[in-house]
Amino acid sequence: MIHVEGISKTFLVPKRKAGLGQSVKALFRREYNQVKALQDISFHIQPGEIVGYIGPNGAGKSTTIKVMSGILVPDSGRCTILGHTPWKERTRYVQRIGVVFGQRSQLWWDVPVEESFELLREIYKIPSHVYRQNRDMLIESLDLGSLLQTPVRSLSLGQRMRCEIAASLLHGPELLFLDEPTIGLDAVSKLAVRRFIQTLNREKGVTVILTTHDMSDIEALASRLLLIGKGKLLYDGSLTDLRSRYSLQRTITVLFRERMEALQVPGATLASWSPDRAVYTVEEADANMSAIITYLASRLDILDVAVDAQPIDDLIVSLYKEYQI
Ligand SMILES: Nc1ncnc2c1ncn2[C@@H]1O[C@H](COP(=O)(O)OP(=O)(O)OP(=O)(O)O)[C@@H](O)[C@H]1O
Repeated sequence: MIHVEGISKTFLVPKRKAGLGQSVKALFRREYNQVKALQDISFHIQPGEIVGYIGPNGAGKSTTIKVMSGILVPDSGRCTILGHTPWKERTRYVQRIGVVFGQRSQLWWDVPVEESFELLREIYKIPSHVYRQNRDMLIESLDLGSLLQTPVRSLSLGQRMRCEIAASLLHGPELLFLDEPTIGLDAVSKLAVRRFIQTLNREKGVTVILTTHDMSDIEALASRLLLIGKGKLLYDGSLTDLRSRYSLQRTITVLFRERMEALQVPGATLASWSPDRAVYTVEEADANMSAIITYLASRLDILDVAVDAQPIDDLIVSLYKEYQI
């Protein structure tokens, strides 16, 4: 569905020097810094995938999304999406994609949500029956009923984001680009947005490319990760592979009826002990967890036990460290 081959993009940013004299000089002879936003990026994405596109600030994520959605033209490289070159066949191409930039709105600020939707219907020339069907489905699944008459400027961030997502899907695209769709949302709104994306992917088969700094978005949604750093693609693989690469450590927390002396367990390291709670760490990925738990259960009167893998944020920090980005 998506073939990106050797895409590069460099921005020229005017150098600014201090002082009036330098500013006047700059009017006649501009000097530029080169920012290599994308350097030889290649990847392929199959229909029905949800791919998380991650990387630190300034890595090149939004630039890639802009190239893939046809807003920016790269300096070199090829990009074929749904059989189109995004920046060459924009009019036909945009009928087949949806784009949400979490930090920018595609809705009309002073106009009620419903009228924004109508304007989009005109722009995309959506046939009436398709529009009605998609609109009704989106209003129901994103719970927009009570927001339709409200001007966009009066919506909360979470309400606006739900409307933005609906707006990007009114024409029924096969491919959805989401650039930081959960930025600034509270826990309830985040969960609602994530659940909707999952359903859309599962039930309608919509392919989703998602950029985010919230690793729990990635954990909840993406089976595949693309990592970009300083404009270069550094990792393309599954979250499971990433876990097996870095997440060797697991933590076992046990609550039990009082026992004063600490219990050592073969295969695990005792990290902390109190008369009714112990924390063990297990280093090896292939450690025999059931043997460890059985050992604990045979010697302690257990009330509760929890096994936790390393948090995903720690994994990503390890990944950024490895690639020095
Ligand atoms: N229009 C532009 N003009 C000049 N430089 C730009 C422009 N757009 C992006 N850049 C530069 O290109 C680089 C990549 O920017 P981009 O917005 O793609 O990063 P990002 O990974 O989306 O970052 P963030 O996570 O902070 O949103 C940055 O150094 C940025 O300053």
